[in-house]
Amino acid sequence: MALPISGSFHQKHFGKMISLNQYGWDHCFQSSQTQSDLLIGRVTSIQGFKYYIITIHGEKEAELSGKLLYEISAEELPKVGDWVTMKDYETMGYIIDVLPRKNVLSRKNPGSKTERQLLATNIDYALVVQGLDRDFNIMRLERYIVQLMACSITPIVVLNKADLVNDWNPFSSEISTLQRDCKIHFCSTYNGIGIDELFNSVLEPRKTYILIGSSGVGKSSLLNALMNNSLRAVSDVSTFNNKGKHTTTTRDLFLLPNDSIVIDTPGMREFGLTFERGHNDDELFPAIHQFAAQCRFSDCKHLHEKDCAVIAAVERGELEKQVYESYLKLVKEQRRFEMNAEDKKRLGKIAGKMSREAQENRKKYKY
Ligand SMILES: Nc1nc2c(ncn2[C@@H]2O[C@H](COP(=O)(O)OP(=O)(O)OP(=O)(O)O)[C@@H](O)[C@H]2O)c(=O)[nH]1
Ligand SMILES: [Zn+2]
Repeated sequence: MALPISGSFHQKHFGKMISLNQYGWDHCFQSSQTQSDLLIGRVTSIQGFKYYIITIHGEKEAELSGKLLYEISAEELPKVGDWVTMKDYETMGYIIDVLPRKNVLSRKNPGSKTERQLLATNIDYALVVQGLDRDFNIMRLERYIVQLMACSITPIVVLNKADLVNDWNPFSSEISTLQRDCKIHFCSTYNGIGIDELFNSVLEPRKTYILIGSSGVGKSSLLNALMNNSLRAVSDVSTFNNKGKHTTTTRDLFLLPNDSIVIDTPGMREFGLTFERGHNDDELFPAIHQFAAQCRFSDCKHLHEKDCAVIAAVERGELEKQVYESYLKLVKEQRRFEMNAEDKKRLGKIAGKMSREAQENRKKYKY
């Protein structure tokens, strides 16, 4: 596991004022700043009830204020990447509010049909990591890309373990069939190929990146390689928080030496799609979109409608069957999530109405 900010910060910046810009603060969050006695900071780590927040005065430990604890939903609670306001007392800080989010990265909560799980917030780019060993899987890659785009996050494909194959071209060709306009970057943390380029030419300062991918693809190795020498200098505190206590970190936000901000996530076995509004299918599936305009019906689902230009393109061999099938599968999955969530809401409303009526009747008839 690489070093969380909670460890590196105190070593590097003790006593100095920290610039929040360095941690991705930008004017779009500014308008929501209200009381001047509150401290603004970004959540770098959450461990149980404790929140670690980077502020201009350094890293603070905080808990939720009563208002947050009792009045807001699980999704609204602070997540790694959130900007929050807090009151800072000598022994402990209290988070007062979560500032409006630029975006959230969600996935379907594994084990639930209707719930989203928010992984992190306020993210510019995602480094979608796959290993060039048996892990490489084009369908899984597309699933990540679709969900990221639906969450308004720009995907960058990172193909790690490039030392294991001699010819990278087949991987690039396969990805190009998805016709997605996203960067592909080959690297190896094993022999260092592509790491400097990733660090110097791909990762921009003050932008927030999230590392995602299955377990074992090399996310932690990659983060370690990017943290480079500064990590080694303070590695002895890597698993200890600022009070020297051992912590088990599950998800964290890191500042790289080039001032890019990286959020690490544990390897994900499932990355189920949710239904995020604001994007239509066409935007999320450009390979389908280029033919869809010629379909006979403007609301064509490209399943078995008459004169469907998408199906015709598959038959002519102009659209890869695999890309078409992946599209159908992913759209179906998103719709299923949406329908289940709406059903649940409807049932919840009916149950609420029934219980209100029962209460009124009890009052009225005094039973
Ligand atoms: N050959 C090769 N092996 C690598 C490379 N990068 C990482 N590995 C190996 O892959 C294994 C998994 O690496 P990790 O960095 O722990 O993977 P991870 O994605 O962080 O895994 P989780 O923490 O489970 O999410 C380790 O044994 C690494 O040594 C690489 O570029 N080439
Ligand atoms: Zn069609």
